[in-house]
Amino acid sequence: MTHQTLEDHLSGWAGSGSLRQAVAQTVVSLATTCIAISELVAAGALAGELAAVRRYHKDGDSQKELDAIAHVLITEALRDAPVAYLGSEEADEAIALDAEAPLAVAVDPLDGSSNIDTNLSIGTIFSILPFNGPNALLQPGSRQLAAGFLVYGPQVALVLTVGAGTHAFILDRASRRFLLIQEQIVVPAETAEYAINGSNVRHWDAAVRSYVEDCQAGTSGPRAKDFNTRWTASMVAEAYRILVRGGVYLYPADMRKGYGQGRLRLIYEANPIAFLMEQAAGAATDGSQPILDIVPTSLHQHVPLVFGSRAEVERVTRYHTGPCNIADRSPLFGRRGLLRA
Ligand SMILES: O=P(O)(O)OC[C@H]1O[C@](O)(COP(=O)(O)O)[C@@H](O)[C@@H]1O
Ligand SMILES: [Mg+2]
Ligand SMILES: [Mg+2]
Repeated sequence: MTHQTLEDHLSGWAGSGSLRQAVAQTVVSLATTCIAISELVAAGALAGELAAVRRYHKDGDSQKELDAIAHVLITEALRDAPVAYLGSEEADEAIALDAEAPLAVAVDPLDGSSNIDTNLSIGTIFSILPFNGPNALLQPGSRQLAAGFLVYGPQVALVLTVGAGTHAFILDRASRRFLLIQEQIVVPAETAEYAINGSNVRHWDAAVRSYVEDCQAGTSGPRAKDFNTRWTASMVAEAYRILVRGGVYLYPADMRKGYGQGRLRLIYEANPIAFLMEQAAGAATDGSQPILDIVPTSLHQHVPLVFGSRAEVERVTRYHTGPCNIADRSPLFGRRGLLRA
């Protein structure tokens, strides 16, 4: 069976439209750069001290050596792409590139940085927006023209949407080409698998606590089914698993200092993942509204994030917004639901 290359896939979509061609060129440029990043990841310690801390961001998050290298590789690659503005997790301010170009790009050059030296999957996330002036990166996620992420795992995978479904590509290492392996991914609407960092339970609000308790109660609780839990501390790996077999990922706001809006960043983490999920029949919310509807106010703003199987995301939303989630609970559990309201 022959697989379509990323370039052929995008050129079929772009046709003769100049904006689409710019998007296609930018996606290919990002994907090609990510091959180089994947090679560094695969080399591990042989490539140097990739997990060494270089500095700390304003919010206290550390920047590792590989975070910085990935940022430089992507920035340099995009200088030759039709990109006017680049926002990156690893740069305090947006970087001005070609002022005449039609696109703005936001990236998380390396996601899951705590796993750099553990031989677990990490990745790169990107979002492409139309450039409409200096505030282009502050457009809501619903304006994205394309979004994607790469996973540097046993396979190097690229998941992409240009607004016509979500598709998966795998790097063929021999030809150095990304080949289409799945078109029009559909995330199962229902799931019995959730991902959350359970060590933070004492910091969560009542809605998140109740949701997780109800999953953990399994067949003897209001959900009447047993749940499985997963947490890799690498959002791209969780997102890929959810695209393959369903599930839900939660990084809620919590009471720790600096976590009042969760941990994930809206513009270059939540928005692209939300676009990919929506295009795959999944969903993404901050607990009360769709991620893609939020109008950003600053480049590095955080947002509570829940994404994955649509019915499960809607259920988590009801725990946050409903007067009580009686519909999801047996009468036995209804009283606790009312207390939560
Ligand atoms: O260490 P925690 O609090 O569980 O957070 C893990 C989460 O943070 C992230 O690592 C944030 O991304 P970065 O690695 O790009 O900072 C996610 O990939 C992951 O899901
Ligand atoms: Mg990240
Ligand atoms: Mg990062």
